[in-house]
Amino acid sequence: MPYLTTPADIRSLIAQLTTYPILWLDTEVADWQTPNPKLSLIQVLFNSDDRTGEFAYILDVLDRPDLIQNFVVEIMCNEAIEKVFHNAAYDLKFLGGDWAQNVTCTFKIVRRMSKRKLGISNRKLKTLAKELCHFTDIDIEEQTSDWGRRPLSQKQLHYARMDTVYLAHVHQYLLQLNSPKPAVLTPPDTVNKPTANPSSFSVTQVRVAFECARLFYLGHHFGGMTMFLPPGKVLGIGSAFHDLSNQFVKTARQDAQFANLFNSPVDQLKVEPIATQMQALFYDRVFFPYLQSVIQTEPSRAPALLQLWNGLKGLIRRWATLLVSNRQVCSAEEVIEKTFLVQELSVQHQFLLPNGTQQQIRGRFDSLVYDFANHRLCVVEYKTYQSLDQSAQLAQVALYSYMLRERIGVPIDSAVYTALPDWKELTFTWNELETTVHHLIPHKLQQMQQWLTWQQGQPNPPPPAAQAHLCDSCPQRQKCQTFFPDIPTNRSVYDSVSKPIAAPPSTVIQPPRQNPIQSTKSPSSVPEPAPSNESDRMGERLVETLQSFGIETAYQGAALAPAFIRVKLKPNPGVKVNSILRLSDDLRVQLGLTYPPLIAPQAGYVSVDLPRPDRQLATFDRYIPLQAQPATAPVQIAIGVDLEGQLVEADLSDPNTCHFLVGGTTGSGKSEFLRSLLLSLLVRHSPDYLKIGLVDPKRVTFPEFEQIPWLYTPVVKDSDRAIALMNELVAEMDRRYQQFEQAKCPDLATYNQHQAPMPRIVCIFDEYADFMAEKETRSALELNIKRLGAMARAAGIHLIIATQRPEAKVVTPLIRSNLPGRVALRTASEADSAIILGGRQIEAAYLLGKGDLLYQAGAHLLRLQSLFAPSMDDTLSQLIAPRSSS
Ligand SMILES: Nc1ncnc2c1ncn2[C@@H]1O[C@H](COP(=O)(O)OP(=O)(O)OP(=O)(O)O)[C@@H](O)[C@H]1O
Repeated sequence: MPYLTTPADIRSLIAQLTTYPILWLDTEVADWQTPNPKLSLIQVLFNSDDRTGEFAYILDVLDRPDLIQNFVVEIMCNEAIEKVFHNAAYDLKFLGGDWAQNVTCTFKIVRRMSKRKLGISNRKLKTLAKELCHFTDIDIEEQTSDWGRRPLSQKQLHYARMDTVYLAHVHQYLLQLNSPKPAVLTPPDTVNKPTANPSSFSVTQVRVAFECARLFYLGHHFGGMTMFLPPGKVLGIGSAFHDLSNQFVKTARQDAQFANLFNSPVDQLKVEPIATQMQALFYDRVFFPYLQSVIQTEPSRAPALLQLWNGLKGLIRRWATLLVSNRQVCSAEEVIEKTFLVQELSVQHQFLLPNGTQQQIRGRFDSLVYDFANHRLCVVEYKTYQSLDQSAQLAQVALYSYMLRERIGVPIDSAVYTALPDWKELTFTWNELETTVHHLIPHKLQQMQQWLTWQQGQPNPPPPAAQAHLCDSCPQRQKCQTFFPDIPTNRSVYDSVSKPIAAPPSTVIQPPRQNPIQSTKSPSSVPEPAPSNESDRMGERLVETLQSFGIETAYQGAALAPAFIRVKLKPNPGVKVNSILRLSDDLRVQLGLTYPPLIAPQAGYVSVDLPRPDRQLATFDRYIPLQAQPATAPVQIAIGVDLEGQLVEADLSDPNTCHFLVGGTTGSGKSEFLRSLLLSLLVRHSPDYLKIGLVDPKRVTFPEFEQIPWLYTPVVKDSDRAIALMNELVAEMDRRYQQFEQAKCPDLATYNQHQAPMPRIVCIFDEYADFMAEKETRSALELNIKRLGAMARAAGIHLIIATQRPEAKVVTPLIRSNLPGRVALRTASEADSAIILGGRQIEAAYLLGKGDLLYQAGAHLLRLQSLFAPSMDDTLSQLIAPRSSS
């Protein structure tokens, strides 16, 4: 419901409205009880199917005679446009009087008809809407509102727009009653005679239909709220996020101070300071005055608005990033204009349905921006809350992109920006969206048409929400339960809903249990509970989604890992595994996943890993007890917990896992992984038999370990000391080999059985890339890593090299070939994943972060959840205390 307040926006809308053949109109008047009433608002609707006011525009023309004049000239005097009012004589007093052409008055139409025959109690618009068109929840409170005061409340705006909605429906009803062929036309008495093939659906209706067919049905026939209310919803925000986001763009365009922020040379522009300054400017210019006015009129809304401010700051930071990037190719004066192309653009498209009929969709999206670096347009939707059903949200933005693309012929990405509970952006590229629209939307539109023809008492009603939890937040729950009482409440919600999904990149993830060559299971491992009904529901939904892409599979059960659910699917005979693998991006879009799910062929089935809504921690204490082991015990490091709830460890004496390369982007859980790995060594091996070297250039990964008695040398933080440490390790290796030779032992394990044990040395080298920038450091480190990698295992010296940026120039082939064990946490790109895991294994780019990892054990790739040690300090003090007191 756009509420237009600036002259430019109002004039631009008036120009757009001249292309419509019919408009439903209403006005609100200020000081109407005085001798000098003045026009306050003009409300306009151009889509008669709208039951919620989504397509209604409100033009604020208070004290703007120039704009009223413009409206009169362009619209009221335009004979080509039919203007429908309920009480035209009154509205025309303010809108052109006798100059107005082609005006229809519904009050006059009703006056010609008998009240008894119509079954109405009076001829007021709201009565007609209620008694003829079955609208409920009609607000009459605001009828006597003060329309001269500003700002207007959300309630007032809702009231104003709904009058045009009632008007359009009443008008359509009367037209059909008076039609010469009433039997063919369907009156909007939709409870008993539902409308089939409505002339147009809105994009929002399509989204609602994806979320819940019943809510779509109820909303279409009876009106009322169709937005699921997120739990913990902050009250008092209304459309403020949307309005303020639009206002930001307008202000940035008009106020030269915003453009001035981009005056510095391009290479000196920094996102953070620009974001901060834009936030401050917007706060002063718009947000603070708005807040002040709210505090004066509705103080109870202020806390909610302050919470919203955090979301707005996130949005402004996002815009700062885009503007700084675009500034590479635009001047400071142009960059804002060329980035924010359009606000509030209406689009429509005629879709061809599988049954050969057509269906029109109309909608209006919030903003269109241009990203010069990627040469891409992007449709942006502002939403106050994160959607409870992201796949439906995606269907909505995909539709906008698709319809606009049909109009202008270039690929268009989409983004949804939400303010609460925290700022969040979801972006989708055109490639990800295109298939969604092609495959799913026509099918869904056909279903929507069929659902609307259903009548009470008939079999096959519209199905309930695909995600059962949505019912808890449904705004029409009660009405739904009384209207669809025939459906047992415990029936599978997937019985007849075809919800779309998408699929993963090609991958070779092997069954997790098959290769214990290097991996051993801890006897203390804790099995996860059996898959729940929720897993089965997710599995069934996946099957249905694949079905909507024409891919038939059978659900064969699911396994629960701490972070994800592995759904097992058996492709039907004739269905190629590749056809499922190829749907990775579509599954991401349809299931609303942050990343495409990992899909892999397994022995006898295809596995699809979906993130668990109730993700679990794999806490360190639960899997590894404090238990000292003898000097000769194998030295194992904890890698993570597998699908069967068992701890997978790697034996450092094994040639395949004696040295490790670990990669993971920020937030992947790399630091926690290294810390729990280290702790798994300390809890089992005394400092007499184990020494630890730590390299921590960022000084944030190992602060708790600075004083531990296991340290081979103090924690290393700079490149000179790192080179020195590696030199020392090489020298130690050489020394050990000499000792082995004298003792005639081939390796440390044999040596320790016969001689006073030598400790194993494990060197954990974090942020290795930080040292690779300088050529000399790089050569020195590389050379030593090569020597240690090739020979140190037998000498009981092991390297664990970790990096956030596993780029080819950092992790050179020389290093890779000497570090056989690989762990990839979530990587920043597919290329980074391939560098860590080797070959074409790009899957780590789609992991969930926070310790979700891929462990390459020989030829097998295991997906594990790394251990999390929240009470690291306690564990360390327990380990150290007995030693220091003894
Ligand atoms: N195994 C895990 N289980 C649960 N949460 C985890 C796990 N590992 C990490 N996390 C959480 O993920 C977040 C990022 O973890 P961590 O700091 O280890 O990431 P990182 O890859 O080192 O990134 P950065 O370099 O930004 O610190 C933290 O909030 C951490 O608590």
